[in-house]
Amino acid sequence: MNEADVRERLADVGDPDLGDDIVSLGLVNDVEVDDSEIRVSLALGAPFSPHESAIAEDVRDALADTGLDVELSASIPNKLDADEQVLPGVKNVIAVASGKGGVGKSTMAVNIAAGLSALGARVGLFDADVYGPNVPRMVSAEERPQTDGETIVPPERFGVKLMSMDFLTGEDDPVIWRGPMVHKIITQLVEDVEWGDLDYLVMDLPPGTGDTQLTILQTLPLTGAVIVTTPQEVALDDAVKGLRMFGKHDTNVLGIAENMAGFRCPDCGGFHEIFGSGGGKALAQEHELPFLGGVPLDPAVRTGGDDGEPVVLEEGETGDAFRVIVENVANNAGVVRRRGVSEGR
Ligand SMILES: Nc1ncnc2c1ncn2[C@@H]1O[C@H](COP(=O)(O)OP(=O)(O)OP(=O)(O)O)[C@@H](O)[C@H]1O
Repeated sequence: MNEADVRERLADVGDPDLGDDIVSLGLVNDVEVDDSEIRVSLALGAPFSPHESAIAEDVRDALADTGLDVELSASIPNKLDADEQVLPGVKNVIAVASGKGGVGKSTMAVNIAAGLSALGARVGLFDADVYGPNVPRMVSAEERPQTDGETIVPPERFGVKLMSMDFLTGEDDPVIWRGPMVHKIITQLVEDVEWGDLDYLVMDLPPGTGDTQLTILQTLPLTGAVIVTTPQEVALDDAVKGLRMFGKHDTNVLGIAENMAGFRCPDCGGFHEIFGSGGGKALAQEHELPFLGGVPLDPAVRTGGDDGEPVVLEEGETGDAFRVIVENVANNAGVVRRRGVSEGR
């Protein structure tokens, strides 16, 4: 068994999204073979995503009958040097955005972060929602991050490192959120917070398409954005504005998630589509974007957001709905990363 034999076998492993085999796509970096072991380094970028886990499993299967141990590693080298990178320890930055307020963007961000962590990933949640910060509510006053003026250690919940703009400005400060101020704080949050090594940093953006969002798009290397909408016409119209903003900045959209998509009545057991149905899916189709899934109206979502744990960590229909979205987000982040490699970006 030599390197060429290994590559020949790996040419039978298909990529579930990109429609070709992993060798042709350039997703096999290094192959080393010695007497006891085969070491393969794969260009996979979305740790713990189901599709990339499946690719790794298929690689193991393809080499299973060689009688040698198989050691896999996965990385996509950054083209920039470490000191040129904005967040060198962070593999993927995922922004969660909505065109208008109140559609459940923060809820989605928290559940995506907790869900990715439950899959096994190292995750941070950065609450940049200056108008309705949610992270401070998840952390008791004593747990607020201490800063010695230089570095800030983020507190943790559900295995997720948490940071909020609010932690820096103080709850009582009537901060005027203008461009330069926002830029300064975002830079500080990125440079001074000890995120450590993260597979995913989920950013809860403020609703809308204003200065803060633009600053973030310009400052941070995003893998992609998740757009949250409810099925109502007005929310969908605003979601389109969000799409346009990301389009202008060449930011990948990982897909559209629909919130408050129907209500399972606990009394009658029926399913009521209070805000209409299918709007998010239709919007995704119209713009040729992935539909990530829909989450119903469920009082457990709100109580989970207030003091309990995110519903994605619980059994049941609504938890399942969030888990589908989490898996689709991770899979689609993987598509963006692997496509980048195979297209030489
Ligand atoms: N699927 C749901 N079922 C029940 N309640 C929900 C659901 N999604 C969100 N909520 C509740 O609706 C309220 C608004 O949600 P959230 O804060 O996530 O919205 P948002 O879009 O981030 O709003 P904003 O950024 O404008 O503050 C919260 O009280 C939240 O708990």
